[in-house]
Amino acid sequence: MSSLAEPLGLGDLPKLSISRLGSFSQPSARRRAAADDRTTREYNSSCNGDAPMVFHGNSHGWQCRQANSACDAVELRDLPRKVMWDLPSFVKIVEVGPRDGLQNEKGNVPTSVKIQLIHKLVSAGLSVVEATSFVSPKWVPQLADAKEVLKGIHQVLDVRYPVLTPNLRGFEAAVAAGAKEIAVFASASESFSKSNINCTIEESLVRYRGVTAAAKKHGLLIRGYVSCVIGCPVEGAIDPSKVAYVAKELYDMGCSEISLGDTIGVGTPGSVVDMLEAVISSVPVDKIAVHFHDTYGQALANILVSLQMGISIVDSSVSGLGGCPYAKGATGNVATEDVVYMLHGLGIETNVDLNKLMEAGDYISKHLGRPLGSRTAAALRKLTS
Ligand SMILES: CC(C)(COP(=O)([O-])OP(=O)([O-])OC[C@H]1O[C@@H](n2cnc3c(N)ncnc32)[C@H](O)[C@@H]1OP(=O)([O-])[O-])[C@@H](O)C(=O)NCCC(=O)NCCSC(=O)C[C@@](C)(O)CC(=O)[O-]
Repeated sequence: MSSLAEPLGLGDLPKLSISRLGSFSQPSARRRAAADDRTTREYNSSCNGDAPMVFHGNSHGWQCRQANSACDAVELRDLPRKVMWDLPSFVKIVEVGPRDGLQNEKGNVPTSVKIQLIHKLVSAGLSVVEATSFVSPKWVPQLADAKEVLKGIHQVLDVRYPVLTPNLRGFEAAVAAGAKEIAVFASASESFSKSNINCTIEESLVRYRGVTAAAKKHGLLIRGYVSCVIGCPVEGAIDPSKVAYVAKELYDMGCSEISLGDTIGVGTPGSVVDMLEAVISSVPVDKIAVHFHDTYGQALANILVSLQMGISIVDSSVSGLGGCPYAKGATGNVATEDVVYMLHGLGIETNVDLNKLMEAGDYISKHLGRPLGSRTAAALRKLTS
């Protein structure tokens, strides 16, 4: 076996049980019908056996339940290609721990610890580390030291350090502190927009048009967030068309990357596929990032299905830090260590050194006085202790 911090390759895995390729957990009726249609087509084109066969599958895998062994073997041999063929070869990870993670901490995290954490994340190979937010300290006191954090970082060439700016006031403060990239954050849920930034979705878009125009004038890169892309703590399920609308508005005003946030972590691959399908019809797929909180343990599955849909930018948070102060019960983002472990196991490059990343996770977890929030890091540390 390779070094402990390297995931097992596909060849090392126990023989894949085809039944593990269960259908999406809650596919829409339309998607289920499409899958059935595909199943029928595969049955007709790939099986000529005399025995009656019943096929079961979805758009990424299928099996012949009553197949004779020859037919079964063909399906098995083709399986990795069918499941893996459209994955990207490189995924850009956007590390959001120092912002999304630390904005929710109850205790005070010293500015020097935040700066050290950012340095450690960059030395692990992360090329985008969201540093902080220039928001109202009355709303998010945890990030009241935004200026000191941004000024304190030794910025490395070719590394991006986006900061959140909710309005022109935040934008100006960010620029004064040396920001080269900002992020605006809208919501697909009216209720969440009001509780998070105290205005309606439309009001936020008007405000962000002003911020993005100013950013373009300064030659700054702009990231755009849409939150509550699957569900909202107040409104429940969110219609994918609402997400697509806000995403397109942000794209049209100049955001070069649109991050789709499952703020309360309720998505499953079934609902994520429907949401992404809607957004991809309005925004180029290479401009879309996914941002999953892991409240229901679905984040890695959601990332995998997003990759299969053509996404190659993934947000995550070292040691799974975080939550949102305005989304009660939401847990942290998916842990960066777990994302890196999965991606490397799929043969996807990230340029991230998992050992160094785990050191950053150890550092912040020790500081916060809590166990590692990454399953990968916890498992590997146990093996080596
Ligand atoms: C948008 C506002 C400012 C509106 O807040 P407001 O109260 O409606 O605005 P206001 O203009 O009346 O200002 C209130 C006070 O804040 C000050 N103020 C106003 N703006 C700033 C600023 N930029 N920097 C510093 N101070 C500011 C302003 O000067 C005033 O101070 P006072 O006169 O009372 O002393 C507020 O609601 C806010 O800051 N909200 C941010 C909340 C936040 O950061 N939430 C977490 C973000 S996470 C997220 O959105 C989801 C995401 C991105 O992670 C993706 C996902 O997970 O799905």
